[in-house]
Amino acid sequence: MSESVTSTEPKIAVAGLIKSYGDNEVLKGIDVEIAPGEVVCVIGPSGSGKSTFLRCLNRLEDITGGSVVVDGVDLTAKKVDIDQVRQHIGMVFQHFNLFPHMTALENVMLAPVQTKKSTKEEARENGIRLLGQVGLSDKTDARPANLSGGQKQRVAIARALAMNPDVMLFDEATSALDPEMVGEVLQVLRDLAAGGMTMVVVTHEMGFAREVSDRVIFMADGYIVEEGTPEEVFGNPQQPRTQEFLRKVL
Ligand SMILES: Nc1ncnc2c1ncn2[C@@H]1O[C@H](COP(=O)(O)OP(=O)(O)OP(=O)(O)O)[C@@H](O)[C@H]1O
Repeated sequence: MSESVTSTEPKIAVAGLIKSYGDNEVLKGIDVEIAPGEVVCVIGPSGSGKSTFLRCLNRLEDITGGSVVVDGVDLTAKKVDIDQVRQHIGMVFQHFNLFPHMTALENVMLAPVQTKKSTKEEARENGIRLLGQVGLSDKTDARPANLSGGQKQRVAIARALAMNPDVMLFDEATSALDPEMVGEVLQVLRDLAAGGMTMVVVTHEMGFAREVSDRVIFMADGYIVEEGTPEEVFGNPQQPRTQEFLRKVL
């Protein structure tokens, strides 16, 4: 569990968030505040809106109603420079989407160089450091085809970290991995959490959510049904929907 939940100003403040696809209201009014350094795991049944919620946090989805404020910037405001905001919010998906023709290091260097955040030399130095941080010092020159799923996902995490984000969003980052590779990726997330990164993690890994979260959010049918510490949500769930879900997955 992270130990750096100190400031009272929320890093992320979500109020009355609604997201619809046509007539299908997928998020039906989400209110949540996330503190700097807080690690929040979002759990819930398939189709409950977890990924959609996460994607609204960096406006990969247009927001139908309500507001999402990150570091005091309202992402729904007309004049917001969303590319600028996204530079502070790293996202890691289930599928890694690495460029196949580039080495691991080149994949990690790309965004900082393209956005002129770093010179090529700075990006290279930082990329080597980050690949070391995720345990891939010996794979800097490997292309994705020569990496395992877990290694590819760790490159994807290093790539997100290369923009020096202060929030990281993980959307089922281990769901596409063979079971023996899940642990190595979760360890990278554990290390980030321990380092004080603000993290929102959509996951089906209940053991991980229980161990690493400051707070667990249980979503169903587009609502936050229940939230609390891992001890509260896993140890003593109050809502029948939560109890039913946990009975099935634990
Ligand atoms: N681009 C889209 N267009 C239309 N409907 C969508 C779109 N993305 C998601 N949905 C719908 O929104 C609902 C919530 O999907 P979402 O992926 O957020 O759920 P989830 O809780 O993350 O599920 P899972 O655990 O299976 O990934 C689903 O009914 C889905 O069909």
